[in-house]
Amino acid sequence: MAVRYIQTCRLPTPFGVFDMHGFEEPDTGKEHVALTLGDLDSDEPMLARTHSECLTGDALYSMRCDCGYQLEEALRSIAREGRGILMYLRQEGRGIGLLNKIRAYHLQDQGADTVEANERLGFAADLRDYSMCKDMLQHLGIKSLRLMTNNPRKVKALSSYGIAIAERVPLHVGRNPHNEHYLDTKQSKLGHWLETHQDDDPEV
Ligand SMILES: Nc1nc2c(ncn2[C@@H]2O[C@H](COP(=O)(O)OP(=O)(O)OP(=O)(O)O)[C@@H](O)[C@H]2O)c(=O)[nH]1
Ligand SMILES: [Zn+2]
Repeated sequence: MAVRYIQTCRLPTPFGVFDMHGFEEPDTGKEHVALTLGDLDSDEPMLARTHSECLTGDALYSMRCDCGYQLEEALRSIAREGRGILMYLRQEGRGIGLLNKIRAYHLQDQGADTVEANERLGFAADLRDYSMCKDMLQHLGIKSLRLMTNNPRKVKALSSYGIAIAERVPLHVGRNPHNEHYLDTKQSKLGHWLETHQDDDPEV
């Protein structure tokens, strides 16, 4: 989905003072943001995270998933490096929206896994589209990424838009008794790279 740039402001966080850039999808009115830190002009590949909205994990401390932990670790890593970008994409519940995610969680409470729950509700396992990232990066003049993700579909999707991914950086945090089954299903059904040893990662 195409987006247009709206405005930039400072965003002080416990990790560092970021710049927050706002973008809008003219067709849907959906709002996305990019947080950046450090020099955007250098052509050196930039540490980056594309993070899909998860209200429960990112803001409400849910332990059902790994989202909140990954968000915090990504911001921490960018701050540690002094340079990077986090694109926060408003595609809650892998694109099905918050209320459908609650419906999916209800089915999971009764034994379905994360993929089966989506399918029972009539959705594909993952409805996300990352095409807005291309416009956001182009607007900010960022050419090449060191992408923090365990998700092969993300890497493929971004590459297919012509975004250069110089490196895939694993982001393994937040495993706990409440999300163990969810993470195992991500690995077995969605193909996430969640093994401890990533050295022989064939895709990147
Ligand atoms: N439908 C559905 N969505 C979920 C569930 N658990 C988490 N999500 C959503 O999954 C998305 C997770 O996105 P990301 O943080 O980008 O993570 P990812 O695609 O798994 O890949 P990584 O980059 O490896 O973290 C968010 O939009 C969450 O709201 C679930 O059980 N069902
Ligand atoms: Zn989550």
